[in-house]
Amino acid sequence: MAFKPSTLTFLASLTGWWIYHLFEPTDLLSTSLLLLGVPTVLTTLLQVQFTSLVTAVLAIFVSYYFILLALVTGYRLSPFHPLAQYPGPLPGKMSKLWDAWMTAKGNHHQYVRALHDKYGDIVRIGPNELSIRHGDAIAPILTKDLRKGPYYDSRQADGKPALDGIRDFVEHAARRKPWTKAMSISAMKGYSEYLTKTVDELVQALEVRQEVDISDWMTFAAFDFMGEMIFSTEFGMIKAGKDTTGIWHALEEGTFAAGILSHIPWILNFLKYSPQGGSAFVVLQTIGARIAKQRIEAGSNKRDLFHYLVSEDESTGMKLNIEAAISDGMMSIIAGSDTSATNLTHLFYFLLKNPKMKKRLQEEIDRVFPQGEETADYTKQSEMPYLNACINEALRLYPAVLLGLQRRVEKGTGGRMIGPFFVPEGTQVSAHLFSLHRDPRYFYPIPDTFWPDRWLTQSSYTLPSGDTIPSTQLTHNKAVFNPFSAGRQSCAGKLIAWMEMRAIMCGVLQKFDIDPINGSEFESYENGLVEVYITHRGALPLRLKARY
Ligand code: HEM
Repeated sequence: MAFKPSTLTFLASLTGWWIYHLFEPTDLLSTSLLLLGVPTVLTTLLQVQFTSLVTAVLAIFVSYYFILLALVTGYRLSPFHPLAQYPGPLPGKMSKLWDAWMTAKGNHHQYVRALHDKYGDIVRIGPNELSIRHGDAIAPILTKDLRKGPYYDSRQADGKPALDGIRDFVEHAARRKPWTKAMSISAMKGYSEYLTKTVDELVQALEVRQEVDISDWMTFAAFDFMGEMIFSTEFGMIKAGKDTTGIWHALEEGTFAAGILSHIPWILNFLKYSPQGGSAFVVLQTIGARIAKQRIEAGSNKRDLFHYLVSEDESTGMKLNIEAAISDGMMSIIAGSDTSATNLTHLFYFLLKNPKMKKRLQEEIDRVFPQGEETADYTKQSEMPYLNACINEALRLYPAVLLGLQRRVEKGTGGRMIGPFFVPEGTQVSAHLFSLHRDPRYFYPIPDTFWPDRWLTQSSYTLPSGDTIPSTQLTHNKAVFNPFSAGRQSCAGKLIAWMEMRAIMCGVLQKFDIDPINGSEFESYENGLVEVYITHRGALPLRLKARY
């Protein structure tokens, strides 16, 4: 009995869909077999039933893909899909390509927030993905036993993930171990010396300039500090006033692509076979290899982060896994430079907008670090309530990592209660921190406004408008505030970031008065923020006037 081509093609597409549905294969071999092998075999078997080979190829390939796509989409939109009960945008339910497209447009954080405003606390943002805006969901997502989701697949070189891309808890814990010593009091003391140098160089460089784009200068300072602190290497960006090695621009370019592709990680399996020469990824790898080589040749007399990551010891020399330490060191330059620079720039922006707050902060700085005194003493910085409130408030409004930190409820677990919601197995889930940090249920009043006072303990509060409210009318839910994430995979460099942000802010504001220059550019700063993996930001020009 001869099967009709349409019946066989339908059965083949149905089998293909079933395999995708059950096993979610993304590797090159399975994909080639399912998308090219099956229709090729069909064409070979059935071509005698067509007038020519060309007609057979066209008819079978087109109908195979069409039916496969219709089955995938139909199932995703059907009431039988496990996430059918959750609301969300139609294109998002159909494909993750929609999320990738929204990221490419640059305002993914605003997009997801608008979705929550429209659909509520739980939104289906992808075929198998939920975003949650509920305080009770944060701990179950970030601090329990949910592993990172496929979004993190892009964070690896040659198939080997750096610390932040390791999904297995045991492997992650082993790689994270050296960070305990790396964050000890004596280690921090060592890093503060590198920081003093960076702040001094920054202030000296700014002294000979009157108008600067502070956004650029925060990046120069952050990279210079990270280079010295992690690998004892000098990027020299502050001295040169530019990106000397190309690392920053490679990072911007690389994260733009990675930010989009992370939503469709299966595509990485194909891209890795495309020519990489000159790509941002190769530039970063080359710089990393050079820095690491220099550092290893310099030996173990340094007390930088690399020293702790390889557990260097004067008597025994290098120990542990050098390759892993290099990879995590490079990853830390990336994780630590843009994040701190971004938050510092945000804070400058908010202070330019609020001159009274700027003055109050300067008064506190002058009290703790009288003019001319070194500002990198981290033991004194922590006693500066208004400075800490300002930094926290900038992190609240714009956490440097704006996207939800994706985790996965694995298949075979039977699903999980996340706060008040049931999340079926095989689902990616995240808590949308950008929305949560601005939710009036957790931060009230004026949750969208920069108002550092909300971080201070007072009996009554004066709002920026001049109105006063008693403390009973303030809602300030610190458990919802998680700019450094939470749990075992939270920011490993949080203490360094705090020390760095405080020292640089104190150093600049101790020495200079700052004022906006160009009204329009200054006003458009917030709208120009782009969320791609990290936050890309535009210029923030300001005028500097030496205070002494
Ligand atoms: C304002 C500054 C910073 C912010 C807001 C920040 C935020 C974060 C967040 C949210 C994560 C988790 C990312 C994820 O799960 O996808 C993270 C991870 C990480 N950060 Fe930071 N970070 C900052 C500065 C730094 C600095 C200065 C360093 C290094 C010295 C650093 C090193 C790391 C590392 C190594 C990880 C990966 C941790 C792991 O997976 O175990 N960060 N950071």
